[in-house]
Amino acid sequence: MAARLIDGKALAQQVRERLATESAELFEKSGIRPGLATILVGDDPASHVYVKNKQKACELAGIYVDDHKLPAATTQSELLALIEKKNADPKIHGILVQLPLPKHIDSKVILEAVSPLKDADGFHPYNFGRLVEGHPVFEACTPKGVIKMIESTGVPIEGKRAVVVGRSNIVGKPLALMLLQRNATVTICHSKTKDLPAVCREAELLLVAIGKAKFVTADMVREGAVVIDVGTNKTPEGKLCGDVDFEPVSRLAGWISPVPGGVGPMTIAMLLENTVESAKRTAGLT
Ligand SMILES: NC(=O)C1=CN([C@@H]2O[C@H](COP(=O)(O)OP(=O)(O)OC[C@H]3O[C@@H](n4cnc5c(N)ncnc54)[C@H](OP(=O)(O)O)[C@@H]3O)[C@@H](O)[C@H]2O)C=CC1
Ligand SMILES: Nc1nc(=O)c2c([nH]1)NC[C@@H]1CN(c3ccc(C(=O)N[C@@H](CCC(=O)O)C(=O)O)cc3)C=[N+]21
Ligand SMILES: [Mg+2]
Repeated sequence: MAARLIDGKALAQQVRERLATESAELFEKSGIRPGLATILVGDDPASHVYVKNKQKACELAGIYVDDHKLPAATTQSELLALIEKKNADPKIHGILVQLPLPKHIDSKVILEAVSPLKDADGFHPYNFGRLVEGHPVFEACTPKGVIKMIESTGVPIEGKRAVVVGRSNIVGKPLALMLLQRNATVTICHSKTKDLPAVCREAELLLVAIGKAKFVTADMVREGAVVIDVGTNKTPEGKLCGDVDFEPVSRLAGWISPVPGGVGPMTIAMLLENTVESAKRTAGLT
């Protein structure tokens, strides 16, 4: 039996349409238009493409975009000064500092400088801590999108054996916490995990975020599992491919998400959702 496809692109489109309605309603009720400040330092071509895609999605959803592109030589204190300005700007409800930052800038310092009330990426330690406590405010976009993708299948998360492969602060760790919050039994794997294939085979929900092309092969997947592939890797031919060996795995999984067209578009949709939610909180509507 072939797996059913979790179409992140279509789901993201639905989210964006709902957000367009919500931001129009918010404007009508309160005169507030949700605003996102995007800050990009340097000239990494992939980052420029990502930020452009995020801005385009914002505009379609009725979110005001305040674009800042800074030269690679920008100092940490110049960047901090810009963030302070955006923290104080009432037109701005979300601040995105695109990663990675140039090496001479300490991203931990930068992410902590963003007001936790405007942290649309959910990367500030305050918001991370709130998630750990089980009272999330802003949730990181990629794991939040993964949860919505699982929910879209109708497969309940509660009571399931979930295996998260990867433990980064922006994907694996927050995703594991979000699954725990929804009463899954969660295992987190990483590069030191022994017998990873055996652990993965236990998974009813298998969530993979490691950054290794086609790493998860069919022998690592339980029949009928929900498989979500966060990885974005470039093949030698320059094509985008995930961490999961899609073709063979899709022959035994119950559900599977593709790359491209899976988690990536949902990540962007969740950034917009966080921005609109933030604007609603400002307006006292939630
Ligand atoms: N579509 C989207 O919106 C997004 C996609 N991504 C993609 O997701 C992937 C992961 O990103 P990110 O979390 O930032 O990556 P990081 O490089 O920060 O973390 C990778 C994690 O994978 C683990 N890992 C690496 N190799 C193995 C292995 N052989 N076996 C088991 N675990 C392993 C590492 O373990 P250890 O901790 O032991 O080193 C680490 O925890 C990347 O491809 C990235 O491009 C990321 C963010 C957003
Ligand atoms: N502060 C910050 N927040 C982020 O959320 C953030 C970041 N920095 N730095 C980089 C990563 C990566 N990331 C992606 C978002 C969308 C796609 C996406 O939409 N990808 C399309 C394909 C795009 C293509 O063809 O290249 C897809 O998967 O279908 C991918 C990757 C967000 N990130
Ligand atoms: Mg990373």
